[in-house]
Amino acid sequence: MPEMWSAPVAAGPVDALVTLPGSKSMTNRALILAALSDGESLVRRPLRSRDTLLMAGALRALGASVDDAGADWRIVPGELRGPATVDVGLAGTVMRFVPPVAALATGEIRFDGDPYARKRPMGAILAALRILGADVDGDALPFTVRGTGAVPGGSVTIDASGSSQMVSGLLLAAPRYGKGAEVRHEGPPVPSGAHLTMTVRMLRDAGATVETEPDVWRVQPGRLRAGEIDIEPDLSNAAPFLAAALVSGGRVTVRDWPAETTQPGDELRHLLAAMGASVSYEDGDLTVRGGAVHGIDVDLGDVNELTCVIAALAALADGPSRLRGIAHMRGHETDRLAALTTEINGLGGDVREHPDGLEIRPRPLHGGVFHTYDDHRMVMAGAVLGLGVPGVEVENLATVGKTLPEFGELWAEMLR
Ligand SMILES: O=C(O)C1=C[C@@H](OP(=O)(O)O)[C@@H](O)[C@H](O)C1
Ligand SMILES: C=C(OP(=O)(O)O)C(=O)O
Repeated sequence: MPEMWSAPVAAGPVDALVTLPGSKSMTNRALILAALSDGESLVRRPLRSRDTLLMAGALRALGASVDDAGADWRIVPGELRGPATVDVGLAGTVMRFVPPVAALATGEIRFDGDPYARKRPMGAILAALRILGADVDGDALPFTVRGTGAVPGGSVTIDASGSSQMVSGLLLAAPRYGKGAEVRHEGPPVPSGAHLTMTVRMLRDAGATVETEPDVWRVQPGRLRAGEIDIEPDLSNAAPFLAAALVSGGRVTVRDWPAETTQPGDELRHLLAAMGASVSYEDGDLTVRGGAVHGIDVDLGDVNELTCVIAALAALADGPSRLRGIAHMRGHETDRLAALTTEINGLGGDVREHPDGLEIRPRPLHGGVFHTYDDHRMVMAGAVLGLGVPGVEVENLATVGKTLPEFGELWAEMLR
Protein backbone atom coordinates (compact mmCIF):
# COMPACT_ATOMS: atom_id res chain seq x y z
CA MET A 1 0.00 0.00 0.00
CA PRO A 2 1.73 3.25 -1.05
CA GLU A 3 2.25 5.87 1.66
CA MET A 4 -0.17 8.80 1.77
CA TRP A 5 0.84 12.36 2.57
CA SER A 6 -1.84 14.61 4.03
CA ALA A 7 -1.29 17.73 1.97
CA PRO A 8 -1.42 20.72 4.33
CA VAL A 9 -4.09 23.38 3.88
CA ALA A 10 -2.86 26.97 3.95
CA ALA A 11 -4.01 28.37 7.32
CA GLY A 12 -3.77 31.89 5.93
CA PRO A 13 -1.77 33.91 3.38
CA VAL A 14 1.63 32.30 2.95
CA ASP A 15 4.62 34.64 3.42
CA ALA A 16 7.85 32.82 2.58
CA LEU A 17 11.35 33.01 1.16
CA VAL A 18 12.38 29.87 -0.78
CA THR A 19 15.81 28.73 -1.94
CA LEU A 20 15.74 25.88 -4.46
CA PRO A 21 18.28 23.22 -5.49
CA GLY A 22 19.76 23.10 -8.97
CA SER A 23 18.14 22.50 -12.32
CA LYS A 24 17.76 18.85 -13.32
CA SER A 25 18.01 19.72 -17.00
CA MET A 26 21.10 21.88 -16.64
CA THR A 27 22.80 19.39 -14.32
CA ASN A 28 22.33 16.41 -16.65
CA ARG A 29 23.53 18.37 -19.67
CA ALA A 30 26.58 19.53 -17.71
CA LEU A 31 27.44 15.96 -16.71
CA ILE A 32 27.22 14.73 -20.30
CA LEU A 33 29.33 17.62 -21.64
CA ALA A 34 31.90 17.10 -18.87
CA ALA A 35 32.19 13.38 -19.64
CA LEU A 36 32.85 14.22 -23.32
CA SER A 37 35.32 17.03 -22.60
CA ASP A 38 39.10 17.20 -22.71
CA GLY A 39 40.29 17.30 -19.12
CA GLU A 40 38.56 17.68 -15.78
CA SER A 41 35.38 19.70 -15.27
CA LEU A 42 33.68 21.15 -12.22
CA VAL A 43 29.87 21.35 -12.00
CA ARG A 44 28.95 23.88 -9.33
CA ARG A 45 25.84 23.35 -7.18
CA PRO A 46 24.38 20.51 -9.31
CA LEU A 47 21.02 19.07 -8.37
CA ARG A 48 21.30 15.95 -6.22
CA SER A 49 18.21 13.92 -7.03
CA ARG A 50 17.28 10.53 -8.48
CA ASP A 51 17.61 11.71 -12.09
CA THR A 52 21.02 13.30 -11.65
CA LEU A 53 22.40 10.43 -9.59
CA LEU A 54 21.20 8.06 -12.32
CA MET A 55 23.06 10.22 -14.84
CA ALA A 56 26.23 10.13 -12.71
CA GLY A 57 25.89 6.36 -12.42
CA ALA A 58 25.43 5.96 -16.16
CA LEU A 59 28.56 7.97 -16.94
CA ARG A 60 30.59 6.08 -14.36
CA ALA A 61 29.42 2.81 -15.93
CA LEU A 62 30.81 4.05 -19.26
CA GLY A 63 34.20 4.94 -17.75
CA ALA A 64 33.99 8.53 -16.55
CA SER A 65 34.90 9.47 -13.00
CA VAL A 66 32.20 11.51 -11.22
CA ASP A 67 33.09 12.73 -7.73
CA ASP A 68 29.77 13.76 -6.18
CA ALA A 69 30.95 13.78 -2.54
CA GLY A 70 30.67 17.54 -2.16
CA ALA A 71 28.30 20.34 -3.12
CA ASP A 72 30.25 20.74 -6.38
CA TRP A 73 30.88 17.68 -8.56
CA ARG A 74 34.20 16.95 -10.26
CA ILE A 75 34.15 14.96 -13.52
CA VAL A 76 37.19 13.38 -15.14
CA PRO A 77 36.50 11.85 -18.55
CA GLY A 78 37.68 8.29 -19.10
CA GLU A 79 37.99 5.90 -21.99
CA LEU A 80 34.40 5.05 -22.89
CA ARG A 81 34.06 1.31 -22.82
CA GLY A 82 31.77 -1.63 -22.20
CA PRO A 83 30.56 -4.08 -21.29
CA ALA A 84 28.27 -2.05 -19.07
CA THR A 85 24.69 -1.84 -17.95
CA VAL A 86 22.94 1.52 -17.64
CA ASP A 87 19.88 1.97 -15.40
CA VAL A 88 17.91 4.94 -16.71
CA GLY A 89 15.27 4.75 -13.97
CA LEU A 90 12.39 6.87 -15.31
CA ALA A 91 14.68 9.71 -16.40
CA GLY A 92 14.03 10.98 -19.91
CA THR A 93 17.34 12.83 -19.88
CA VAL A 94 19.25 9.64 -19.07
CA MET A 95 17.42 7.40 -21.54
CA ARG A 96 17.89 9.90 -24.39
CA PHE A 97 21.19 11.65 -23.58
CA VAL A 98 23.33 8.59 -22.68
CA PRO A 99 22.82 6.24 -25.68
CA PRO A 100 24.45 8.73 -28.10
CA VAL A 101 27.45 8.79 -25.72
CA ALA A 102 27.45 5.00 -25.34
CA ALA A 103 27.74 4.70 -29.13
CA LEU A 104 31.23 6.22 -28.76
CA ALA A 105 32.33 3.46 -26.35
CA THR A 106 33.94 0.15 -27.26
CA GLY A 107 31.79 -2.80 -26.24
CA GLU A 108 28.20 -3.65 -25.44
CA ILE A 109 26.17 -1.24 -23.34
CA ARG A 110 22.78 -2.52 -22.21
CA PHE A 111 20.05 -0.04 -21.25
CA ASP A 112 16.99 -0.64 -19.11
CA GLY A 113 15.03 1.22 -16.46
CA ASP A 114 11.82 1.30 -14.43
CA PRO A 115 9.02 -0.78 -15.93
CA TYR A 116 7.18 2.34 -17.09
CA ALA A 117 10.35 3.69 -18.77
CA ARG A 118 9.84 0.96 -21.39
CA LYS A 119 6.69 2.80 -22.49
CA ARG A 120 8.36 6.17 -23.07
CA PRO A 121 9.15 7.20 -26.70
CA MET A 122 12.64 6.12 -27.80
CA GLY A 123 12.22 4.89 -31.38
CA ALA A 124 13.14 8.08 -33.19
CA ILE A 125 16.46 8.58 -31.44
CA LEU A 126 17.52 4.94 -31.71
CA ALA A 127 16.72 4.96 -35.43
CA ALA A 128 18.67 8.21 -35.77
CA LEU A 129 21.70 6.67 -34.08
CA ARG A 130 21.63 3.79 -36.57
CA ILE A 131 21.53 6.28 -39.45
CA LEU A 132 24.50 8.13 -37.92
CA GLY A 133 26.41 4.85 -37.92
CA ALA A 134 25.87 3.36 -34.48
CA ASP A 135 24.95 -0.28 -33.88
CA VAL A 136 21.77 -0.18 -31.76
CA ASP A 137 19.12 -2.85 -31.47
CA GLY A 138 15.46 -2.29 -30.59
CA ASP A 139 13.25 0.80 -30.60
CA ALA A 140 12.44 1.07 -26.88
CA LEU A 141 13.91 0.06 -23.55
CA PRO A 142 15.49 -2.43 -22.99
CA PHE A 143 18.00 -2.13 -25.84
CA THR A 144 21.74 -2.62 -26.44
CA VAL A 145 24.27 -0.29 -27.99
CA ARG A 146 27.30 -2.07 -29.48
CA GLY A 147 29.97 0.62 -29.50
CA THR A 148 33.00 0.48 -31.75
CA GLY A 149 34.80 3.47 -30.29
CA ALA A 150 33.65 5.90 -32.97
CA VAL A 151 30.47 7.16 -34.65
CA PRO A 152 30.68 8.48 -38.24
CA GLY A 153 27.89 11.03 -37.77
CA GLY A 154 26.38 12.99 -40.66
CA SER A 155 22.81 14.06 -41.51
CA VAL A 156 19.65 12.59 -40.11
CA THR A 157 15.97 13.48 -40.31
CA ILE A 158 13.71 12.46 -37.43
CA ASP A 159 10.23 13.11 -36.12
CA ALA A 160 11.06 14.48 -32.66
CA SER A 161 7.49 15.48 -31.81
CA GLY A 162 7.48 12.78 -29.12
CA SER A 163 10.19 14.52 -27.10
CA SER A 164 12.66 17.35 -27.59
CA GLN A 165 15.15 15.15 -25.78
CA MET A 166 15.54 13.10 -28.99
CA VAL A 167 17.16 16.17 -30.57
CA SER A 168 19.07 17.27 -27.47
CA GLY A 169 20.51 13.80 -26.96
CA LEU A 170 21.93 13.67 -30.48
CA LEU A 171 23.29 17.23 -30.35
CA LEU A 172 25.10 16.80 -27.03
CA ALA A 173 27.24 13.91 -28.33
CA ALA A 174 27.59 15.21 -31.88
CA PRO A 175 30.85 17.16 -31.44
CA ARG A 176 32.54 13.80 -30.81
CA TYR A 177 31.09 12.24 -33.99
CA GLY A 178 33.38 12.01 -37.02
CA LYS A 179 31.37 14.39 -39.16
CA GLY A 180 29.42 15.95 -36.33
CA ALA A 181 25.67 15.84 -36.95
CA GLU A 182 22.99 17.69 -38.82
CA VAL A 183 19.63 16.91 -37.22
CA ARG A 184 16.50 17.83 -39.14
CA HIS A 185 13.02 17.47 -37.67
CA GLU A 186 10.01 16.63 -39.79
CA GLY A 187 6.57 16.17 -38.24
CA PRO A 188 4.30 17.88 -35.70
CA PRO A 189 6.06 20.58 -33.66
CA VAL A 190 9.00 19.58 -31.48
CA PRO A 191 7.96 20.43 -27.89
CA SER A 192 10.02 22.13 -25.18
CA GLY A 193 11.67 24.83 -27.25
CA ALA A 194 13.21 26.25 -24.08
CA HIS A 195 15.09 23.03 -23.48
CA LEU A 196 16.38 22.96 -27.05
CA THR A 197 17.70 26.48 -26.54
CA MET A 198 19.34 25.31 -23.32
CA THR A 199 21.04 22.47 -25.19
CA VAL A 200 22.44 24.79 -27.85
CA ARG A 201 23.55 27.38 -25.26
CA MET A 202 25.35 24.83 -23.10
CA LEU A 203 27.01 23.18 -26.11
CA ARG A 204 28.34 26.54 -27.27
CA ASP A 205 29.49 27.39 -23.75
CA ALA A 206 31.48 24.12 -23.81
CA GLY A 207 33.15 25.15 -27.07
CA ALA A 208 30.95 23.44 -29.66
CA THR A 209 30.09 25.06 -33.00
CA VAL A 210 26.32 24.89 -33.41
CA GLU A 211 24.20 26.47 -36.15
CA THR A 212 20.43 26.43 -36.03
CA GLU A 213 17.51 27.24 -38.27
CA PRO A 214 13.86 26.30 -37.74
CA ASP A 215 13.76 22.53 -37.13
CA VAL A 216 17.42 22.08 -38.18
CA TRP A 217 20.49 21.89 -35.92
CA ARG A 218 24.08 21.47 -37.16
CA VAL A 219 26.92 20.57 -34.82
CA GLN A 220 30.49 20.58 -36.15
CA PRO A 221 32.97 17.93 -34.99
CA GLY A 222 35.37 19.35 -32.44
CA ARG A 223 36.79 19.17 -28.92
CA LEU A 224 34.71 20.09 -25.87
CA ARG A 225 35.87 21.77 -22.68
CA ALA A 226 33.04 22.06 -20.20
CA GLY A 227 35.45 23.62 -17.64
CA GLU A 228 33.42 25.08 -14.75
CA ILE A 229 29.63 25.08 -15.09
CA ASP A 230 27.40 26.93 -12.64
CA ILE A 231 23.96 25.32 -12.27
CA GLU A 232 21.00 27.66 -11.73
CA PRO A 233 18.19 26.83 -9.29
CA ASP A 234 15.48 24.70 -10.92
CA LEU A 235 12.89 27.29 -11.93
CA SER A 236 10.30 24.68 -12.97
CA ASN A 237 10.41 23.38 -9.42
CA ALA A 238 9.66 26.91 -8.21
CA ALA A 239 6.19 26.48 -9.70
CA PRO A 240 4.40 24.88 -6.72
CA PHE A 241 5.94 27.36 -4.27
CA LEU A 242 4.99 30.39 -6.35
CA ALA A 243 1.54 28.88 -6.93
CA ALA A 244 1.13 28.78 -3.14
CA ALA A 245 1.12 32.59 -3.15
CA LEU A 246 -1.87 32.58 -5.51
CA VAL A 247 -3.82 29.88 -3.71
CA SER A 248 -3.33 31.45 -0.27
CA GLY A 249 -3.42 35.11 -1.34
CA GLY A 250 0.04 35.49 0.14
CA ARG A 251 3.58 36.26 -0.96
CA VAL A 252 6.45 33.94 -1.95
CA THR A 253 9.95 35.01 -2.95
CA VAL A 254 12.33 32.60 -4.70
CA ARG A 255 16.00 33.54 -4.19
CA ASP A 256 18.76 33.50 -6.82
CA TRP A 257 16.45 33.74 -9.81
CA PRO A 258 18.71 34.31 -12.83
CA ALA A 259 18.23 37.60 -14.67
CA GLU A 260 18.62 35.74 -17.95
CA THR A 261 18.10 32.02 -18.46
CA THR A 262 17.01 29.36 -20.94
CA GLN A 263 14.98 27.52 -18.32
CA PRO A 264 11.25 27.15 -19.11
CA GLY A 265 10.42 27.98 -15.50
CA ASP A 266 11.22 31.62 -16.20
CA GLU A 267 7.88 31.76 -18.03
CA LEU A 268 6.20 31.55 -14.63
CA ARG A 269 6.66 35.33 -14.37
CA HIS A 270 4.19 35.78 -17.21
CA LEU A 271 1.92 32.79 -16.63
CA LEU A 272 1.25 33.57 -12.96
CA ALA A 273 0.71 37.26 -13.76
CA ALA A 274 -1.84 36.21 -16.38
CA MET A 275 -3.57 34.08 -13.71
CA GLY A 276 -3.95 37.06 -11.38
CA ALA A 277 -0.70 37.39 -9.44
CA SER A 278 1.52 40.43 -9.17
CA VAL A 279 5.13 39.51 -10.01
CA SER A 280 8.23 41.52 -9.21
CA TYR A 281 11.95 40.91 -9.70
CA GLU A 282 14.74 42.61 -7.78
CA ASP A 283 18.41 41.68 -7.26
CA GLY A 284 17.89 38.02 -8.05
CA ASP A 285 14.71 37.66 -6.00
CA LEU A 286 11.47 36.81 -7.80
CA THR A 287 8.41 37.65 -5.73
CA VAL A 288 4.84 36.57 -6.49
CA ARG A 289 1.91 38.07 -4.61
CA GLY A 290 -1.43 36.32 -4.90
CA GLY A 291 -4.89 37.78 -5.18
CA ALA A 292 -7.71 36.17 -7.13
CA VAL A 293 -6.81 33.15 -9.30
CA HIS A 294 -8.02 33.50 -12.88
CA GLY A 295 -8.25 30.85 -15.57
CA ILE A 296 -5.93 30.95 -18.59
CA ASP A 297 -6.00 29.90 -22.25
CA VAL A 298 -2.37 29.20 -23.14
CA ASP A 299 -0.10 27.07 -25.31
CA LEU A 300 2.37 25.43 -22.92
CA GLY A 301 4.20 23.45 -25.59
CA ASP A 302 7.54 25.19 -25.08
CA VAL A 303 7.31 25.17 -21.28
CA ASN A 304 5.34 22.01 -20.62
CA GLU A 305 7.21 21.19 -17.40
CA LEU A 306 4.95 23.81 -15.79
CA THR A 307 1.70 22.15 -16.86
CA CYS A 308 0.91 20.03 -13.80
CA VAL A 309 1.05 22.98 -11.40
CA ILE A 310 -0.74 25.32 -13.81
CA ALA A 311 -3.51 22.71 -14.15
CA ALA A 312 -3.84 22.50 -10.36
CA LEU A 313 -4.08 26.29 -10.14
CA ALA A 314 -6.63 26.29 -12.96
CA ALA A 315 -8.79 23.84 -11.01
CA LEU A 316 -8.89 26.42 -8.17
CA ALA A 317 -9.45 29.43 -10.43
CA ASP A 318 -12.53 31.68 -10.74
CA GLY A 319 -12.89 30.94 -14.45
CA PRO A 320 -12.23 28.28 -17.11
CA SER A 321 -8.84 27.36 -18.57
CA ARG A 322 -7.58 25.72 -21.75
CA LEU A 323 -4.04 24.31 -21.81
CA ARG A 324 -2.83 23.65 -25.36
CA GLY A 325 0.20 22.27 -27.18
CA ILE A 326 0.90 19.50 -24.69
CA ALA A 327 -0.20 16.29 -26.43
CA HIS A 328 3.28 14.79 -26.10
CA MET A 329 2.94 14.82 -22.31
CA ARG A 330 1.12 11.53 -22.74
CA GLY A 331 4.70 10.15 -23.09
CA HIS A 332 6.11 11.69 -19.90
CA GLU A 333 6.63 9.90 -16.57
CA THR A 334 3.01 8.99 -16.97
CA ASP A 335 0.26 10.01 -19.37
CA ARG A 336 -0.01 13.36 -17.61
CA LEU A 337 -3.14 14.47 -19.46
CA ALA A 338 -5.00 11.37 -18.36
CA ALA A 339 -3.51 11.51 -14.87
CA LEU A 340 -4.43 15.15 -14.30
CA THR A 341 -7.94 14.57 -15.66
CA THR A 342 -8.53 11.49 -13.52
CA GLU A 343 -7.09 12.88 -10.33
CA ILE A 344 -8.57 16.38 -10.39
CA ASN A 345 -11.97 14.96 -11.35
CA GLY A 346 -11.56 12.47 -8.50
CA LEU A 347 -11.59 15.47 -6.18
CA GLY A 348 -14.80 16.75 -7.77
CA GLY A 349 -13.21 18.73 -10.59
CA ASP A 350 -14.31 19.15 -14.21
CA VAL A 351 -11.33 18.50 -16.47
CA ARG A 352 -11.72 17.27 -20.05
CA GLU A 353 -8.99 15.94 -22.29
CA HIS A 354 -8.57 17.29 -25.80
CA PRO A 355 -6.21 15.85 -28.42
CA ASP A 356 -3.73 18.68 -27.75
CA GLY A 357 -4.33 19.32 -24.06
CA LEU A 358 -6.84 20.01 -21.31
CA GLU A 359 -9.97 22.06 -20.66
CA ILE A 360 -10.49 22.86 -16.98
CA ARG A 361 -13.74 24.26 -15.59
CA PRO A 362 -13.34 25.06 -11.90
CA ARG A 363 -15.82 23.54 -9.48
CA PRO A 364 -15.77 23.28 -5.69
CA LEU A 365 -13.40 20.41 -4.90
CA HIS A 366 -13.47 17.93 -2.02
CA GLY A 367 -10.79 15.88 -0.29
CA GLY A 368 -9.69 12.45 -1.36
CA VAL A 369 -6.70 10.45 -2.61
CA PHE A 370 -4.59 12.14 -5.31
CA HIS A 371 -2.67 9.34 -7.08
CA THR A 372 0.74 10.35 -8.45
CA TYR A 373 1.82 7.57 -10.87
CA ASP A 374 5.52 7.73 -9.87
CA ASP A 375 5.49 11.28 -11.23
CA HIS A 376 7.23 14.03 -9.24
CA ARG A 377 5.18 16.78 -10.87
CA MET A 378 1.91 15.04 -9.95
CA VAL A 379 3.06 15.21 -6.31
CA MET A 380 3.60 18.96 -6.74
CA ALA A 381 0.16 19.38 -8.34
CA GLY A 382 -1.44 17.49 -5.45
CA ALA A 383 0.34 19.70 -2.92
CA VAL A 384 -0.94 22.86 -4.62
CA LEU A 385 -4.51 21.53 -4.64
CA GLY A 386 -4.18 20.52 -1.00
CA LEU A 387 -3.36 24.10 -0.01
CA GLY A 388 -6.88 25.09 -0.97
CA VAL A 389 -8.83 21.85 -0.45
CA PRO A 390 -8.96 20.12 2.95
CA GLY A 391 -8.39 16.37 3.01
CA VAL A 392 -6.22 15.84 -0.08
CA GLU A 393 -4.11 12.72 0.45
CA VAL A 394 -1.18 12.70 -1.97
CA GLU A 395 0.09 9.23 -2.81
CA ASN A 396 3.81 8.40 -2.55
CA LEU A 397 5.39 11.75 -1.64
CA ALA A 398 8.84 10.16 -2.07
CA THR A 399 8.42 10.05 -5.85
CA VAL A 400 9.14 13.78 -5.84
CA GLY A 401 12.78 12.75 -5.26
CA LYS A 402 13.11 12.42 -9.03
CA THR A 403 13.97 16.13 -9.08
CA LEU A 404 13.37 17.54 -5.58
CA PRO A 405 14.02 15.18 -2.63
CA GLU A 406 13.72 18.13 -0.23
CA PHE A 407 10.19 19.03 -1.38
CA GLY A 408 8.41 17.90 1.80
CA GLU A 409 10.72 19.89 4.06
CA LEU A 410 10.70 22.97 1.83
CA TRP A 411 6.88 22.84 1.64
CA ALA A 412 6.52 22.58 5.43
CA GLU A 413 9.04 25.43 5.91
CA MET A 414 7.08 27.63 3.45
CA LEU A 415 3.91 27.11 5.49
CA ARG A 416 5.50 27.72 8.86
O1 LIG B 1 15.76 18.28 -22.15
C1 LIG B 1 15.31 18.30 -20.97
O2 LIG B 1 16.02 18.44 -19.97
C2 LIG B 1 13.84 18.16 -20.79
C3 LIG B 1 13.02 18.34 -21.86
C4 LIG B 1 11.57 18.20 -21.80
O3 LIG B 1 11.24 16.93 -22.30
P1 LIG B 1 10.07 16.75 -23.41
O4 LIG B 1 10.46 17.53 -24.62
O5 LIG B 1 10.02 15.27 -23.62
O6 LIG B 1 8.84 17.30 -22.76
C5 LIG B 1 11.06 18.33 -20.38
O7 LIG B 1 9.68 17.97 -20.31
C6 LIG B 1 11.88 17.47 -19.45
O8 LIG B 1 11.38 17.61 -18.14
C7 LIG B 1 13.33 17.87 -19.44
C1 LIG C 1 9.20 15.15 -18.33
C2 LIG C 1 10.02 15.32 -17.30
O1 LIG C 1 11.19 14.62 -17.08
P1 LIG C 1 12.02 13.67 -18.02
O2 LIG C 1 11.35 13.62 -19.37
O3 LIG C 1 13.39 14.31 -18.08
O4 LIG C 1 12.03 12.32 -17.34
C3 LIG C 1 9.77 16.33 -16.23
O5 LIG C 1 10.70 16.53 -15.40
O6 LIG C 1 8.67 16.93 -16.23
